[in-house]
Amino acid sequence: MSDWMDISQRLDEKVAVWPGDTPFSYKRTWNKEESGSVNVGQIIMSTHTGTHIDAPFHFDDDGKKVVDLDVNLYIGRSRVIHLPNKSSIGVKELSDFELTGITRLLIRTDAWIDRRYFPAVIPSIEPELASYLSKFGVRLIGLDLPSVDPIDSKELSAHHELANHGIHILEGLVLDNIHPGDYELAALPLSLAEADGSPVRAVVRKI
Ligand SMILES: Nc1ccccc1C(=O)C[C@H](N)C(=O)O
Ligand SMILES: [Zn+2]
Ligand SMILES: [Zn+2]
Repeated sequence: MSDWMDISQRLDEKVAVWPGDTPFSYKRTWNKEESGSVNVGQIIMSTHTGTHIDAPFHFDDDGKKVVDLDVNLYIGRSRVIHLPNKSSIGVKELSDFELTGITRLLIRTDAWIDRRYFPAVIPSIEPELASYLSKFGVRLIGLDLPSVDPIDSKELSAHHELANHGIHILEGLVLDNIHPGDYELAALPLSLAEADGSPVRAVVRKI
């Protein structure tokens, strides 16, 4: 059986965060000398840092929080498709792909070229894609981008339309070395009771 491959961004102080959002920090609050036994750390970060999932509460005050999300969404069979050089991704861009029976769809755009910097412009998901994908049974969409909507969007139409069609969102994947095809995916959020999003360690294994 093939090995699991890490498709997550590394979390350190260099990780690119949403403009104006909390920078990532890890700091040791106790060292072994101070505690007498152990090193203990503290992390401070935005819930939308690096590779992460959005809970509906991120864009809907009445939406589900992270702890309420079904873990089954984030583990299981997924399909990776490659869509480079697109300014937006809609029904037209996906029309050549067979999606029947696909629950989890990961889209490799290659559009976030230098992950050290937050991108100014990204290809966005067209809101109309949500109903198209839901007809095939898609429940999770993942992208190698920090958002499914344009960076300057305030309406977040794609976020809302995906949620309205029962499709959950995984953002900030690293798919540079992942060829199109079918994989097992694991990208579990933490059991954060109040949160609007959660970092995940995302991994895939070729089926
Ligand atoms: N962190 C932010 C701070 C301010 C405004 C938006 C964001 C976002 O994270 C939006 C993005 N669509 C996201 O879900 O990751
Ligand atoms: Zn997010
Ligand atoms: Zn988002």
